Amino acid sequence: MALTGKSAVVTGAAMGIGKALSELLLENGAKVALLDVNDSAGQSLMESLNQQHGAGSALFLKCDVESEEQLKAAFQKTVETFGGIDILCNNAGIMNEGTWEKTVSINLMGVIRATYIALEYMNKLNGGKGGVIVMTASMAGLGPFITCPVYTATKSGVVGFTRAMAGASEVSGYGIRFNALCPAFVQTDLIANASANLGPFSHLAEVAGQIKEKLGVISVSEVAEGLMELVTDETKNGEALMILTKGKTYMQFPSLSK
Ligand SMILES: NC(=O)C1=CN([C@@H]2O[C@H](COP(=O)(O)OP(=O)(O)OC[C@H]3O[C@@H](n4cnc5c(N)ncnc54)[C@H](O)[C@@H]3O)[C@@H](O)[C@H]2O)C=CC1
Ligand SMILES: CCCCCC(=O)/C=C/[C@H]1[C@H](O)CC(=O)[C@@H]1CCCCCCC(=O)O
Repeated sequence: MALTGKSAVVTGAAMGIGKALSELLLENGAKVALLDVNDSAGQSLMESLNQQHGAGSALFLKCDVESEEQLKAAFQKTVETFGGIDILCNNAGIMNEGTWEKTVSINLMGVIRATYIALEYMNKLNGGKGGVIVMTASMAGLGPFITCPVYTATKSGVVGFTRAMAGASEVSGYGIRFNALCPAFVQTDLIANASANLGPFSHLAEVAGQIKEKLGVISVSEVAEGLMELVTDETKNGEALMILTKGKTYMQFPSLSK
């Protein structure tokens, strides 16, 4: 799938991994709607991206993935501006074991909310053109990150939702591929503040640091390269791509349906 002329929506786009995903999509010719709760970072990113890639190539929309109403308005504005949606990156996420309900609401419910709204525009059965939806899950979605049980639960849920939606789409004829990025630790603001957010597991902060030391820390651009592979390779559907310092691996899962 070539990206020239395609339209993408990225949630949590103002900083960190979402910013890198948005930059690489634009470099490859897509137009990008940047959805984020952070108004000032989102506005300034849009201005700088439009200077680099041409006026109107990036559109910032203030949007909280916890709000169905804000998501609906943002998707509608994207379609009005860019003429449709071909790619959705469900990237917004937090790690906070203290405010665990919010972690579930953003990381798992936010992904489901945005996906179902995107289907209204992308699903070929509704008159859409199809496309691809990629979630930023985590390696925590493949095996337990023992210092962050709720974060682990949300990311495991995202991997399961992605794989089940991929099968449902294939069997139903939605024309949409669903894949998940599963990076280990990535150098962003999120990991800098991590040990303050362990809630009832704050006594395990040192263990979290040890796991991080063992796995190493990758760059946001390595995650963005994984996204490009999952978006452009039309054979990829229902994949969970693990990204570590030592490279990328497609996960193998037991098959329940074939
Ligand atoms: N940093 C890491 O080590 C890893 C991060 N991830 C996942 O990558 C994703 C992005 O994380 P980072 O870039 O590290 O975080 P970050 O904190 O650097 O950026 C997250 C962005 O999401 C936005 N955001 C937060 N809540 C939101 C909401 N309710 N609605 C809309 N936007 C919201 C923030 O304003 C921010 O711009 C998350 O889903 C995270 O779980 C996965 C594996 C590793
Ligand atoms: C084994 C599982 C790897 C999980 C990678 C992952 O998803 C990382 C997530 C970060 C997240 O998005 C926000 C965070 O706070 C997580 C990192 C936690 C790092 C703790 C490091 C503590 C320390 O440096 O001392």
